[in-house]
Amino acid sequence: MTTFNGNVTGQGRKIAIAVARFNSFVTTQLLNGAQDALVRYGVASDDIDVAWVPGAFEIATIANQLAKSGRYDGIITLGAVIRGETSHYDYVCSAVSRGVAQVGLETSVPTMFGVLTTDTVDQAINRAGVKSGNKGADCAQSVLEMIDLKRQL
Ligand SMILES: Nc1c(NC[C@H](O)[C@H](O)[C@H](O)CO)[nH]c(=O)[nH]c1=O
Ligand SMILES: CC(=O)[C@@H](O)COP(=O)(O)O
Repeated sequence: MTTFNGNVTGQGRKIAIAVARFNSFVTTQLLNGAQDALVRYGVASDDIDVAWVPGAFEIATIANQLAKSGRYDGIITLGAVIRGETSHYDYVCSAVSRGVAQVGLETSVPTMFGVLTTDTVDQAINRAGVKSGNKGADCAQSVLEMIDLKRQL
């Protein structure tokens, strides 16, 4: 029996990050977490590209273009969708989650879903570097693991 585990190594990897500007007080912290983790794992800062989009709904479109460019070993998507008074939250969450998943499946480029979907502002803040970790840093580790795992298979 052969068991495969991806190594979290960043040497020589090229990563693109698609991040939403909406709720930038949260998404900026997610981006900082992702960039800091990638560099700590050995990714050269010059090999990290960042694309800012208006909101989470636009993330998948740009992630798709980044993945299909052939320039990147992996993609990280970052956003913060915080529930409001209407059902708009549900449509945005559904669209971005399905869209990001489709990018990874269609392109075979590891594409991480780092979009927070929360009921409150506090929940989002806590997941962007406060009491509940940093989803951006989590995605940095996961994308490097997935890149290496794919190279083993
Ligand atoms: N309410 C949130 C949004 N809404 C904006 C949409 O993402 C989109 O930009 C707009 O509908 C135009 O297409 N976006 C977030 O990222 N977070 C939210 O909480
Ligand atoms: C996630 C959203 O789109 C939401 O923040 C919009 O707020 P509202 O539903 O009150 O218009």
